[in-house]
Amino acid sequence: MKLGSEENFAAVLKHLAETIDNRADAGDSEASYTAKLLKKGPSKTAKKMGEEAVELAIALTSQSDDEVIAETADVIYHLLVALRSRGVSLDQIAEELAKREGISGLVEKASRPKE
Ligand SMILES: N=c1c2ncn([C@@H]3O[C@H](COP(=O)(O)OP(=O)(O)OP(=O)(O)O)[C@@H](O)[C@H]3O)c2ncn1[C@@H]1O[C@H](COP(=O)(O)O)[C@@H](O)[C@H]1O
Repeated sequence: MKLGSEENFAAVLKHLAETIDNRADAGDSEASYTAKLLKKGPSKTAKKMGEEAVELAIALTSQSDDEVIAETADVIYHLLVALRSRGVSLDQIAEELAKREGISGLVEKASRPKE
């Protein structure tokens, strides 16, 4: 069966998260960039995440589609590494997204307590 684009994206994401978990468990920072980064801890992985997000924002405003695609892939990889570093799983993110499904951002914003 040929995977649809959504299933394909989910499968690639899941595989990447598993690779990151395996690299974390193996802990071989000589052979793996992921292991090397994770060894530096959550502050370093968060910093990398922030840098990559800024690079993506720049690409989105002023660079080619190819740059946007490459920077988005960097952000996704570094996001998964940063989440692993914090011990937050993709299942937890999926649960939060599922809770929000069907709730308009405008309705949610209006329901917040007034300051
Ligand atoms: N998707 C990625 C991926 N995207 C980006 N990067 C790396 O992220 C780094 C970010 O670029 P920078 O220029 O900011 O790197 P840098 O300045 O050297 O980084 P620091 O010294 O600040 O850490 C580069 O080294 C990229 O190669 C990735 N490294 C790994 N993966 C995936 O993770 C898998 C495991 O990789 P290893 O852990 O290296 O085996 C790979 O097979 C890929 O599937």
